[in-house]
Amino acid sequence: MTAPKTLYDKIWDAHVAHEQEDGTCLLYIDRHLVHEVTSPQAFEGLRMAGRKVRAPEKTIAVPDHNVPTTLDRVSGVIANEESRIQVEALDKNAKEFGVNYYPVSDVRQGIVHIVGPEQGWTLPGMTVVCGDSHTATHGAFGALAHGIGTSEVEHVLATQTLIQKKSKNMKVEITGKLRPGVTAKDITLAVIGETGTAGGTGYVIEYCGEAIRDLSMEGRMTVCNMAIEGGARAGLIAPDETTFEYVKGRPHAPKGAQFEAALNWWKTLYTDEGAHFDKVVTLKGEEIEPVVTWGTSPEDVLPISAVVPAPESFKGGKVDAAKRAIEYMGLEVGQKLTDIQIDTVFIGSCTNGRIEDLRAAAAILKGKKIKDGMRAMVVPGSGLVRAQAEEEGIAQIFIDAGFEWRLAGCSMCLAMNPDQLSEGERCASTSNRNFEGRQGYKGRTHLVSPAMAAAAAVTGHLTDVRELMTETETA
Ligand SMILES: CC(C)[C@H](C(=O)O)[C@@H](O)C(=O)O
Ligand code: SF4
Repeated sequence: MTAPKTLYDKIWDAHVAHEQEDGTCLLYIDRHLVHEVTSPQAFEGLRMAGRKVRAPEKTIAVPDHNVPTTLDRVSGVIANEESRIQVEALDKNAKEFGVNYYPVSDVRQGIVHIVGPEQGWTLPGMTVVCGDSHTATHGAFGALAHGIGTSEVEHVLATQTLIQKKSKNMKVEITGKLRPGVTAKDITLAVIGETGTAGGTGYVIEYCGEAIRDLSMEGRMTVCNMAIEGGARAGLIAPDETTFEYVKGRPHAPKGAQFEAALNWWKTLYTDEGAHFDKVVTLKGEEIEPVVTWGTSPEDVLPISAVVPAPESFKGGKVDAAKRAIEYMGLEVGQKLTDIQIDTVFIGSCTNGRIEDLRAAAAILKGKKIKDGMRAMVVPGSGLVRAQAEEEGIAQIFIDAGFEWRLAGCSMCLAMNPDQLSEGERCASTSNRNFEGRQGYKGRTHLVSPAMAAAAAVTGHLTDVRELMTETETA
């Protein structure tokens, strides 16, 4: 009898084309996603060497990081010269090398990690890579998905393989049920609060437990998206009926008999009873509260009911980091998190730019107005998410509340395009990184769920979303 395997072991074993004695492997890659920031040199490398893209039909390119999100967008309004050059280079490279491409003029354009699943490129059991750390998102399908560097992008383009060593197995279990007002974003932030940003280093995480099973595909993508912020190589969730249901009928998913054949394999993609995990972390779903980050690292997470912590409450080297974070964020020790005033709200990104995220925020905003002087924007994760939200009347709820309704892109998740914080501005953001200057020079970021972002937009300060929910919603 073969030894019990984890889900990660199974996908890994199915893709190893060659293994060296030291454990270095050549891994076959099923899907290669490409965006404008990390691909120009890679394509240039191929061109110089006179090489082709090995599997253009498995390569999917879309501009997202640098594109402006205002309605007047044309390459001329791209913020800086470097950004414009990157988007134009992707246009040219995608055409020249014949890869699948969604230019800004295509309604399917959007953030690469939203477009891949939406179009059915991401499927269970696959290996998925992209020159982008948040490739972990695709792990929600039970795919082994992770970021790669620019030189690796060139390698994958040329050979459809990647040189890799296997990571260790880690299990993150969320038991029981979530309470009302608590979302996938709160789970994933709470996990990083528990493990720290280095807790997953050297591991691939499998998320499991009742609270994970209960999540929709979109919620699962939010959870896996931030695996990388916890230091892990990748995060994944075993596929189940929720997954198969989501995948079925997507433009690039298998059809008919091929779908049935694929389904037979997908159903074997779970961790065997008794398989070994090198590290296990367990959280109780009922104990997770709506959370926010107070500092400049995704691990600086606290329940919304907490206060700004004293630096001395941290251990070792983290005392100085906490002091610096409190100073950078302009906070006072002991200040209630709900007393922190917000001037900007950003709803979007590959963490929380999908239709369910927009619905969750709109449910809070319906019939309300954002606080006077607040700058609030919604940036749908793809043109299709935008169209769907317009059809459902959600876009109108945002507009009536006072939000700007934008076109798809990474936008204010990172300051690579015109959507940026000014010095000292403070943003409640549904994105995944709160590093110094991440959303603009000297801008300040508090990471939250879409519902919590909407609540802050209404009240003007960090707010427990449950206070804005009706009694039936919190029952
Ligand atoms: C620009 C890109 C390489 C980067 C990443 O790898 O994650 C970006 O997407 C980010 O979120 O910081
Ligand atoms: S939305 Fe943000 S985190 Fe996601 S790929 Fe774009 S920049 Fe990176």
